[in-house]
Amino acid sequence: MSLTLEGITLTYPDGDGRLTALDQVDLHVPVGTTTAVIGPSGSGKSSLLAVAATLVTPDDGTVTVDGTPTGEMTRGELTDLRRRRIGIVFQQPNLLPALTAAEQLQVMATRNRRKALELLDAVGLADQAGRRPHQLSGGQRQRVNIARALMNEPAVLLVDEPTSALDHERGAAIIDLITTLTRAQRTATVLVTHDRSHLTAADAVVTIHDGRLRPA
Ligand SMILES: Nc1ncnc2c1ncn2[C@@H]1O[C@H](COP(=O)(O)OP(=O)(O)OP(=O)(O)O)[C@@H](O)[C@H]1O
Repeated sequence: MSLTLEGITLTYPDGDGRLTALDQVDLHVPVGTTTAVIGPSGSGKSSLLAVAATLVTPDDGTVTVDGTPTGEMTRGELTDLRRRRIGIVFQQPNLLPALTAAEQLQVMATRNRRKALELLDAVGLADQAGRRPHQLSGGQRQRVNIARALMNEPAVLLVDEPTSALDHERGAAIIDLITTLTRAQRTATVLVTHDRSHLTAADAVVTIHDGRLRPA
């Protein structure tokens, strides 16, 4: 259950020309490991996650999820792959205000309460399952967000700046949680972060500048 990007180039229209957001990017994330990606604003981090999530088709290169190359897949097959094999954690938790923590997880394709409670336990919220978002702290909401992304037992977990709304201590706890769950759930995790102090928790660190990836 690994993630491999090979020779990924992505350009966007830019006036009369094209802007190269990703330039021949190669990245291999083995099962059960977390790769942190660090880079300045505009360097291509969000583009990298969007391509890895198969939400954006690159101009060139191959994304392989769980051993399956995605380049030849139809839109329907890609939607199915995303739903079943890819978990995404955005910066802001985007929880539905009316639902309890357990119900946020059960909204996922698997309407499985036992699994939801297991995952809430894994993120340290076993006793908060009946609470709605406004009854949770910012850190607790992000934990629900992470648990929700794991509901379908994804092969790949893509995490975009998960600590941007949290103080340092809560941010560090969230990063530890992500790397622990990555090992336990055997996902291949890509973690985009601005905070260099988080990098010690990752198994590998790469930097991105102007769309080019380098080992840190
Ligand atoms: N939809 C788009 N159309 C045109 N250009 C885009 C588009 N999305 C991103 N870009 C450009 O591609 C480059 C990479 O952007 P990207 O959002 O991937 O960087 P980032 O590292 O995630 O930045 P940030 O940390 O600010 O979110 C930037 O120059 C950006 O302006």
